[in-house]
Amino acid sequence: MRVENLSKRIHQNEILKDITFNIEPGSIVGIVGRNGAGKTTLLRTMTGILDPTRGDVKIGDKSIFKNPETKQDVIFVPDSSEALKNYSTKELVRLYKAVYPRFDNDYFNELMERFSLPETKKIGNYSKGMKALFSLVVAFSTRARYIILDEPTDGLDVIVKRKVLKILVEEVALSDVSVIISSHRLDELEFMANDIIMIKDGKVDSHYELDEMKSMYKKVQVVFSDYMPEKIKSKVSILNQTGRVYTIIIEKNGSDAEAVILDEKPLLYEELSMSLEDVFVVKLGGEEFVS
Ligand SMILES: Nc1ncnc2c1ncn2[C@@H]1O[C@H](COP(=O)(O)OP(=O)(O)OP(=O)(O)O)[C@@H](O)[C@H]1O
Repeated sequence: MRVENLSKRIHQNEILKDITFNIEPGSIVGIVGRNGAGKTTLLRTMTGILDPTRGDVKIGDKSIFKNPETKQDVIFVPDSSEALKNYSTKELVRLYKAVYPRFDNDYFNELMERFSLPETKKIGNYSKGMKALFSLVVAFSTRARYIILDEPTDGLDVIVKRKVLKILVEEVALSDVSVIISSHRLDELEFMANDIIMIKDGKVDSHYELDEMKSMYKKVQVVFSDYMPEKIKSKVSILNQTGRVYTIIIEKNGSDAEAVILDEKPLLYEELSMSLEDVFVVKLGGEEFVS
C-alpha cells in the first residue's frame, strides 16, 4: 500500500499535509503522534471513508478511491464499535460478506470459539473487551490484506489486551496481512511494530524501522558536580532533572555532545536502555517535556 502526497482539509483547516509512506506486506506499522495530530483522520482517509483533498492511496498501482474492488483489501476498525451495537453477529457477518467476498466463514467460527465469543442478537450486549475482540475477529475473517486499527487496546483489561496483541502478532506471522495501528500505547507498539510513523501537526515527522530509530539515540543518566553547563544543554534533550541528576537523550550521529559532557568530568555517566516513549518525547514533546 502506498500513501501518496495525501492532504485533507476540513472546514478550511489543513488537517493532513502532504503525507507519503509505504506499507510493506506482512508488516506491523505503528502510527503515533500527540492528541489531535491527525492520526484518526489519516486512517479514515487511508480506508476511503474520507476523500482526500489531494493525493492518493494505492494498492499496487490502483487508487482505492477510483477502483471500488480494492475496498475488499482494506478494513478499518474504529476505536469504538458503537455503530455495530444494534446488529446481531449473524447480521454483521452477512453485511461484511457483501463487502468482502473473500470473507472466511470457517475462520470466523474458529476465532469466535477461540476467544469464547458467543453468538448474540445484539453486539451492544457484549462487554467492551468482547466487542474489541469481535471487531478483530471480523476484521481478520474478511481476509483483507490491510487491517487498519484505531486504538485497538484502549480501555481493555490486561488479559483481553494480551489476547488482542497475540491475535495481531499471530495473524501477521501466519499470513501476508499488514496491520496498521494508531495507538498511544507506545509500550505495546514497541513489542510488536516493525515500523513507526510519527505524525506531527498533520505531517509525517519521521518514519523509521523501530530498531533503527532506537539505535539513533542514546539515553544517559548523568550527574554533574554543579548544574549542567549551558553549552551542554543546547546539545542534548533533557527528559528529567532531579537536582543535579539529569536523564538525557543524545543523538548519536553528528553530535559531539558525549565528548563535551565527558570533558566536564561528570560524577556519574551511565547509559540506560532507550524506549519508543523516549524517542516520542524528544521528537514530539516540544519545549514542555522536561519534568
Ligand atoms: N470532522 C471534523 N471537523 C473539524 N475538525 C476535525 C474533524 N475531524 C478532525 N478534526 C480536527 O483535526 C485534527 C486532527 O484530529 P484527529 O482526530 O485526526 O487526531 P488524532 O491524532 O487521532 O487525535 P487523538 O490522538 O486525540 O485521537 C484535530 O484538530 C481535530 O479537531
